[in-house]
Amino acid sequence: MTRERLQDVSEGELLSRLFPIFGDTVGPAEVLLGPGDDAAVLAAPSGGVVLTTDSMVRGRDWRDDWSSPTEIGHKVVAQNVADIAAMGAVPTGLLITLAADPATEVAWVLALGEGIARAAREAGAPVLGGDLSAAGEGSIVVGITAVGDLQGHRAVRRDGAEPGDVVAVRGSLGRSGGGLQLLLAGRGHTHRDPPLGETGDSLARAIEVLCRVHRRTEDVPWRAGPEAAAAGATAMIDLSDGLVRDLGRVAAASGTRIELDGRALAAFAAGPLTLALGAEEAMRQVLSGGEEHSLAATFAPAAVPDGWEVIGVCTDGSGEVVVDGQVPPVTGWDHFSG
Ligand SMILES: Nc1ncnc2c1ncn2[C@@H]1O[C@H](COP(=O)(O)OP(=O)(O)OP(=O)(O)O)[C@@H](O)[C@H]1O
Ligand SMILES: Cc1ncc(C[n+]2csc(CCOP(=O)(O)O)c2C)c(N)n1
Ligand SMILES: [Mg+2]
Repeated sequence: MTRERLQDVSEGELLSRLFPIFGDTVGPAEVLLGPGDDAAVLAAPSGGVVLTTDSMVRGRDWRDDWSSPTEIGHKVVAQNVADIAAMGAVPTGLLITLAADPATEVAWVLALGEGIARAAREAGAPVLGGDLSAAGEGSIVVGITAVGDLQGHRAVRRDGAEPGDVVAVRGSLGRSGGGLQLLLAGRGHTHRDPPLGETGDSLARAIEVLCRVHRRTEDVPWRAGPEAAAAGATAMIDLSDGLVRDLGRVAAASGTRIELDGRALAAFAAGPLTLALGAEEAMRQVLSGGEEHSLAATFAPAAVPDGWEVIGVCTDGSGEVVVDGQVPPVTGWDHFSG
């Protein structure tokens, strides 16, 4: 059987097959006009619109031998929604850009659409439209632009942390980075491996969980962003490039020092991460693993909402992040310098 390729179908044909996939993401009354016209029309209930964009590139941000198109679609939406949540906003819409080699299988693109639609439904963010373009041989770039609404809250920026605030995390740390390490080491669980289900020992299950988190990004605490804003968070960020690097951005923007508590962080390294990678590498991933997309925020000590784990405090300083008083020997992710 010869597989249908993008070069075998017209743009219009591909779109007519993608729209039904996104159709049931368009529910909210705020969508005045969805995909199909020159642009979508979204009501802006609170008057402030939050906008972000983030893309994934084949071979750089995913590998086809590790990740399925559905997982990639889920992950690229999750990354964007985490940025909306990190401002204290709720996601209200998504625009999708796809630039792909014409030899790409149509089935691959539709499966990507399924993953996008799944994450869109989870986040309550309708797919409003997008753009298609051809790319060079072997190239695929998937870009998402996400729109969010502050629902009357002020935006929670990176520069509002004050000495005396506590630093708290909502969600996991190091799991995605741990999964990447396992995949790079050839010990990972890929989309081609059968799911373990109830079978498998605890090590195999730990490896499966970490790799699945890396491949599709799971459990992004989307709703916790607006909750933190309502609770008076003074600064917030989503963790994309590693805890220490991203908190360094908060510390630098706010003009504070962030002092993290190694014991509190060790609790995040326990469980699957330590089982799969050993205690030392598990802690390294907690401090520097990328693509976790959990939220980190600063609060007045009495204002930390339920579900957030306090991991440190802000003190007088100018952008340093220390763990138990020491500058940790880790960096984080950088697209260009590694
Ligand atoms: N090409 C660009 N042109 C203009 N502004 C950009 C460009 N790339 C990034 N920015 C802006 O720089 C800031 C940091 O971008 P970045 O992509 O690192 O976002 P982030 O939230 O730090 O990371 P992530 O998207 O991984 O959560 C954002 O405000 C973003 O809009
Ligand atoms: C094949 C492959 N190699 C490496 C990585 C790791 N990686 C890519 S982007 C990123 C940080 C966040 O980026 P952004 O700031 O754009 O959200 C990380 C840790 C991967 N996912 N796939
Ligand atoms: Mg971010």
